[in-house]
Amino acid sequence: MQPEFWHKKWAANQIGFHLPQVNPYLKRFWPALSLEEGARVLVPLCGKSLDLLWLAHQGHEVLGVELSEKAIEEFFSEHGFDPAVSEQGPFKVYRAGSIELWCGNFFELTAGDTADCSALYDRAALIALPAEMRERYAAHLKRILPKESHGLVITLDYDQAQMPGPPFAVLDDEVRKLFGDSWSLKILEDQDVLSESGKFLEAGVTRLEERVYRVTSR
Ligand SMILES: C[S@@+](CC[C@H](N)C(=O)[O-])C[C@H]1O[C@@H](n2cnc3c(N)ncnc32)[C@H](O)[C@@H]1O
Repeated sequence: MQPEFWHKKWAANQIGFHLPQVNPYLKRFWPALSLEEGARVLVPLCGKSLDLLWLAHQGHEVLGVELSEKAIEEFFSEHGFDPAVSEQGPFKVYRAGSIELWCGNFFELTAGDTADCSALYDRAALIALPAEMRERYAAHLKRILPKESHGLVITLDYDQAQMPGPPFAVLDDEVRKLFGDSWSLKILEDQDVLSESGKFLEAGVTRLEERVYRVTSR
């Protein structure tokens, strides 16, 4: 999945992954992470998700990273913000209130950039990437996210032979292989979501589970 793939999706407004409401799992499970007031949350591959706004409303500093400038500009304009724009290394940084969206490639984030993050929210980031990129993604995340960070990672599990991604199937075994060496993982929810997933039903997918992990970096 090269940057061009995503730029084309945004240009054509083919953003079926974008939810018109805050993710229900986020609302349900985030409070139990018991994060400190003001904790900075890293949101990789953030799109223009409403979850960013929700996290800010909970009192967090939010650091979203997104390739698409269109996504970032739409996020701020759709919520009536007039962000200040600056530069940080290869990133163009948009900031309004407690939300910073860094426009650029997640893989270019450094541990210094995320040194004051203590939380992670991954919805449709890991599962947006093909297998070999998921390995790079996990390795990079483990490198840059400070120890004792807490967060949520949401995955999809289905038979990849029945439909090509994205979103890709990321099975529990793979999550444990990718992160289990240095993060603790706990499944908070494992839900059959096939009946409400039109795209998957149309493709002939016969089983679809959404899983929510609580993660802690060690
Ligand atoms: C499936 S979408 C999910 C967006 C968001 N997390 C949500 O829940 O709506 C994946 C997003 O990641 C962005 N993206 C893909 N590769 C990226 C990369 N290497 N660095 C930063 N953003 C990336 C894409 O432009 C796209 O907006």
